[in-house]
Amino acid sequence: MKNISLNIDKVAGFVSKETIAAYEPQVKACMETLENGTGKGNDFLGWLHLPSSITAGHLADLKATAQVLRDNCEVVVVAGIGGSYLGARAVIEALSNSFQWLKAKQNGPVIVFAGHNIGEDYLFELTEYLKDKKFGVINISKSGTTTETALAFRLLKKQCEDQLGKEMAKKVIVAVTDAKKGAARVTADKEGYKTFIIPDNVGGRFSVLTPVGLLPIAVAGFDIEKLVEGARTMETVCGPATPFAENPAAVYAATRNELYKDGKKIEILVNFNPKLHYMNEWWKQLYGESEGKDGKGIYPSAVDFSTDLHSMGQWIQEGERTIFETVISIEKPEHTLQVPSDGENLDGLNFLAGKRVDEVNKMAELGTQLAHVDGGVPNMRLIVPELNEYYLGEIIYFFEKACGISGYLLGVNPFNQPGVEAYKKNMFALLNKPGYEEESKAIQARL
Ligand SMILES: O=P(O)(O)OC[C@H]1O[C@H](O)[C@H](O)[C@@H](O)[C@@H]1O
Repeated sequence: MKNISLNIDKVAGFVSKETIAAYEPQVKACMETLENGTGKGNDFLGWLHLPSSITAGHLADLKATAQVLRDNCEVVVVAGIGGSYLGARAVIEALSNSFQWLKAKQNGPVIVFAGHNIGEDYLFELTEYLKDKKFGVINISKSGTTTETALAFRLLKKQCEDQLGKEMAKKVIVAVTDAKKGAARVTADKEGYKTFIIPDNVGGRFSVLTPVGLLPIAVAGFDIEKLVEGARTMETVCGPATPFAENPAAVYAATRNELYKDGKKIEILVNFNPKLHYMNEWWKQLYGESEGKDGKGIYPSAVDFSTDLHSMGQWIQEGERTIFETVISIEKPEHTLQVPSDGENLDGLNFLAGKRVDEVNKMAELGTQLAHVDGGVPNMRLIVPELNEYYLGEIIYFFEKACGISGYLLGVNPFNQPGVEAYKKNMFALLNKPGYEEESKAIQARL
C-alpha cells in the first residue's frame, strides 16, 4: 500500500534541492531533540509516539462508548474549540457524504458542533433545533475551563437533562478532559458521566488522535482503527530511522523554513476537494499556534480550490511575492461521475463530454500549479492516494511531525501558546469575572 508523498519539484526554481539537502544535519538534530525530549516544550511530546502507543483496549472502549451514543441519539453535539474541535471536524467532514445531514434516513446520529464560538444566534438556533431531538453531548476541553465550550455545555447539559431526564442525560453525555482538574472533570465526576482522559503531555492542537478526535469520529461512524493505523505508518516513515531525503516530514519542514528565510512569509495550504476545508482549519491552528511566536513564524493561510481561485486567485497570481503553496492532492475520488454530452451544446462544453469530472478538476489543479509557479509562487504537493481514514491518519501525523521539526528549526517552542491568554484576560476583565477586579479597573480606564 503506497503512502502519502511530498513532491517539491516545483520549489526547485526558487530553492535548489542541494539547499534543502543541506538542512539534513539541522533536521537530524531537531528530530533527536524531539526523540530525547531535550528541547523547549518537552513536557508536551506525548503526541510523538502516540499512534504506536494506542492500545486495542483503548480503541474498544472508545468504540463501545460511541455505540452507546449512536444507539441512543438522533443528534450528538460535539462541544469544543481549537484543538478540542478542529481535528474531529476535519476528519468527519473529510469522510462524510456532503449531503448526508439532509437525508431523511440517517445511518447514525447527525453530528453538530458547539462551543467553538460565542454566537448567540448560533446557540439559540442550535437549542431550538434540539428541542424535539434525542441528543447527546461530547464535552471536550483539555483545561476544562475554556469559556466558549463551558458556556455551550451549560446550555446543552440543562437542555439534555430537561428533555431526557437526568438518568438518560448521564448516559448520553460524555466528557473528554483532564484526568484530575478543571470544571469539565469536576462536573463529569459529580454527574457520573463516562469520561476519557486527554493526556497531560499532549497539547490541544496535537490531540486529534486522543479521545478528543477519536470519540467524535467513531460516533460519526468512521473507522478509528484505520485512522490510527495510518498515523502509525507515518510515525515510522517520518521517524529517525528514515533517511532525510525519504522523510516527507523532514523535507517539508526544511523546505518551508528555507522558503521563509527567502522572504516567503505566508504559506497557503490548498485543496481541490471541498471535503478538506476543515483540514485547512486544523492545519492553520497546528502551525499558527506552534510557530507564531517571538515576532516570527510563517503565517498559515488556506484556500479551497477551484472555488477560491475565483476570489483569491488574483492575489495569489499577481500580489506580493511573499507566498508559497502546499497543495493536498487527492489522486482518486471515491465516486465516478462523467460529463454528459448535450445535443445542442449551448454551453459549449461538449469538449468535456465523456470525461470524468475529476479529470477536469485535475487539469484545473495542474493548470493552476503551472500558472502560480510561473507567477513566482513556489509549490509543494502532498500526494494522497485517496481520502479515507487510513490516509487521513497519515496526513495528520505527517503534519504533526513536520510541525515539531519546523518549530525547532525556527527556534521557537512549538508546544506552548502563551499568546492566547491575552484576549481571555481582557474578556474576563470586561465581564467583571471574580478575581479580575484589578484588571477590570485597568481595562475600563482604557475604554
Ligand atoms: O481544550 P481546551 O482546554 O478547552 O482548549 C481549547 C483551545 O483553547 C486554547 O486557548 C488554545 O488556543 C488551544 O490550543 C486549545 O486547543
